[in-house]
Amino acid sequence: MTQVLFTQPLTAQAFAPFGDVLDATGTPDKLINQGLCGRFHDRAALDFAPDGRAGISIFNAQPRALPYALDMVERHPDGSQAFVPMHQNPFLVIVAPDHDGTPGTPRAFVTNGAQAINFHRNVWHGVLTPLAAPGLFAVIDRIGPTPNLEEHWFTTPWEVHTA
Ligand SMILES: NC(=O)N[C@@H](O)C(=O)O
Ligand code: NI
Repeated sequence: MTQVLFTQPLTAQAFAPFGDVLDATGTPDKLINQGLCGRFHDRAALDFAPDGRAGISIFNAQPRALPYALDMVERHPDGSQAFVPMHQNPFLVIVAPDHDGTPGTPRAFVTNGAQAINFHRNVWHGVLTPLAAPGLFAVIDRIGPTPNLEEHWFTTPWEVHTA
């Protein structure tokens, strides 16, 4: 028995309750480098808690395919987590609202190939899920003394389909 979810295109508005969408659309906040570079300045709410620090890691993840079996979401109580693709392939982003410590109905987004994301602290999300190779991402998240990981395994997995 599974439950079905359908993907939707990632937009900053739809993702706002869960985190930030980073992209170079619209007018840059600043033109720098003699006008040759647009800076889309300070576009994510980074948060590494009092006992942590920012870290940049490189993830090399196996690509998945749709329909995708979503059996778990996780969250990081002590910090935010950003996924910055090192390629231009769309990737799958899954989030879910929290209901008293348990995730509600997940939402599945597909990026447009030119977007990065930043999950806010303690937001339920699927693990990094590329949809094509190479699954290379820079990940900016908290480095600290605590595990900073809570997982929730669904008793009935979700099946994520292209809309
Ligand atoms: N565990 C880890 O470093 N990554 C996960 O948090 C993830 O969201 O992919
Ligand atoms: Ni995570």
